[in-house]
Amino acid sequence: MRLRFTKMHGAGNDFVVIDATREPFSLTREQMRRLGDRRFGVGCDQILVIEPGSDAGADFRYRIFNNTGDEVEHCGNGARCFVRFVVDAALTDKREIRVDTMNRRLLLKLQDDGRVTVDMGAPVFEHAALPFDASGLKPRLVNGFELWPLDELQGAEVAVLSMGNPHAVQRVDDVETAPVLTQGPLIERHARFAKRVNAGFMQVLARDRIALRVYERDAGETLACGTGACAAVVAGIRAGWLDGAVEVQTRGGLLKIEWAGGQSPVLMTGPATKVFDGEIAL
Ligand SMILES: N[C@H](CCC[C@H](N)C(=O)O)C(=O)O
Repeated sequence: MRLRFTKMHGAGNDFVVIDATREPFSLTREQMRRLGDRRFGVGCDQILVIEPGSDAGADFRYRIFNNTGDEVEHCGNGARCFVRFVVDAALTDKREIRVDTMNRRLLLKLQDDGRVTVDMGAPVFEHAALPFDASGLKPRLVNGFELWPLDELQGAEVAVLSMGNPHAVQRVDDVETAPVLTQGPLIERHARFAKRVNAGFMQVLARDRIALRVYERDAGETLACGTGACAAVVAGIRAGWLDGAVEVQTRGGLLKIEWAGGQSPVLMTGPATKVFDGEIAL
């Protein structure tokens, strides 16, 4: 089959975007793996599929597949690229768009400067939401917030929370020397995370600035992770290390994350860039 797609990135986290608003999405897992392969296909971290909204409350539905073909719950950088795509493709004349993901309804706003602000919804700390098996573990409380020692990870302690997708975030002294590529996969596949997990490594630079690297579930280390940035800032605020508005320095660019605590939504603002349109035989 011939597939038309648009290649995009949000702070270097890159995507193949497919418009399935006119005909249903029908790629097989194998076709998605090939599409996502950086040598045998187009190459991307995630595949984003745009579908019509399922009810009057949502303008669109947007599905996210890691480049392994696994469908996942949320993608923050992808949400910004989704807005850029539907506006540029004239699929909507709105600039404030409601979109459904697998388990959240998001409100997205295209700013006049071209950046996109996403209401990412509230963080969820219940372990069942990740899921995370904490049995037999004793957390260390920092500012009343639980940090969990992960057994054999040389004393690494992680904050665990969901932004719709699961995250395990730890504070490190220096992201450049942090064991992202060695410890990241061990956390990603740790037995205590039955659905695996995105592993974040956060360096606190100031109360309003962090550096972040994320070893993503399935995709490995990406240049930026939007939900990972949200999870890291929420954990840093709960631990008392950060204030309510934080600039997140990722290897692919800057994201701004704001959270007022409690059940309030996490707001993420950042870039969304189209690289090229293409067509591929799959
Ligand atoms: N790898 C993630 C999905 C993509 C998240 C990331 N690209 C973002 O911007 O939030 C997961 O399996 O939960």
